[in-house]
Amino acid sequence: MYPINVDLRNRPCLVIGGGTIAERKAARLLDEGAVITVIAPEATDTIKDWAASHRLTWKARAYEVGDEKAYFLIICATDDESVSRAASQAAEKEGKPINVCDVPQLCSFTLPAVVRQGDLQLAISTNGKGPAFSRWLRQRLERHFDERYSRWLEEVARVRQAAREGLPSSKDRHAFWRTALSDDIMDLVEQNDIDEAGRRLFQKLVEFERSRHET
Ligand SMILES: C[C@@]1(CC(=O)O)c2cc3[nH]c(cc4nc(cc5[nH]c(cc(n2)[C@H]1CCC(=O)O)[C@@](C)(CC(=O)O)[C@@H]5CCC(=O)O)C(CC(=O)O)=C4CCC(=O)O)c(CCC(=O)O)c3CC(=O)O
Ligand SMILES: NC(=O)C1=CN([C@@H]2O[C@H](COP(=O)(O)OP(=O)(O)OC[C@H]3O[C@@H](n4cnc5c(N)ncnc54)[C@H](O)[C@@H]3O)[C@@H](O)[C@H]2O)C=CC1
Repeated sequence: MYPINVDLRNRPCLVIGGGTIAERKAARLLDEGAVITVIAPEATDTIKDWAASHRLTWKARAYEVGDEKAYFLIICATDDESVSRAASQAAEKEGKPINVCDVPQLCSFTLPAVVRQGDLQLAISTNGKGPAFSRWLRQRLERHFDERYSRWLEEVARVRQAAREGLPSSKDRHAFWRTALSDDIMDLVEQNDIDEAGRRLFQKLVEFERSRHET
């Protein structure tokens, strides 16, 4: 399985099915800013609310082969296996990525468990072997990678910008970053002293730049 990060903002995505699982998948697509259409004869109250408030479009009918053509990505979550097979076949034929919830053989992509903390994301897969273990890992990692790490990422981004300006050679920037995130700095992050960790990282950059100017 080849993990990628897809930008779904304003991209049309299709959810086939309107039950609780479809609702969960639609919620995740909404978080990503996708433009969502749900096709299903029946829908949960939440999906109906989202449709009423124009957060997504609900077409109250059964899936038909060809529906997938207008969409960038398809998620299928019905209780009818013949629908899953038809949608999977049609999507493959159209070259569209499809996830059929809980039927890995019919998926061209599967969904990882995701830890999200600001711009930091950790995606977990077990290659389909144990999704409950993915869920457990997500909960465990969520406890560790709390907002200390998203704040730290902002510091890293700031120093990275400064490194781009101060170190014109990409070889130098690589050399700097290879040693920049040292244990003493990352220990400070763990201890929630983000400001001091940021100062030390910036200081390291200044020293590195100086050493480059001297050589
Ligand atoms: C292959 C994959 C395809 C896909 O759906 O994308 C798939 C397949 C299947 N899931 C099944 C069941 C369960 N799935 C979960 C939970 C999650 N499942 C997710 C992903 C994936 N599930 C993909 C692989 C991910 C990987 O590689 O690890 C997560 C990570 C993401 C998400 O769904 O958004 C989300 C956790 C999110 C979170 O909490 O963060 C739980 C636990 C629970 O809900 O508490 C159970 C019950 C326990 C159990 O049965 O194991 C079954 C059997 C169905 C049956 O027997 O009826 C199959 C089918 C099969 O394995 O054949
Ligand atoms: N609910 C759960 O926790 C779990 C569910 N599953 C499986 O995931 C699938 C979906 O589960 P739920 O959302 O709970 O099911 P559900 O029974 O709540 O919803 C099924 C949805 O599929 C729609 N549907 C039926 N035929 C359709 C068609 N021809 N075209 C479009 N939509 C159609 C229905 O209108 C309904 O909205 C099922 O196969 C279920 O066995 C698997 C693991 C856990």
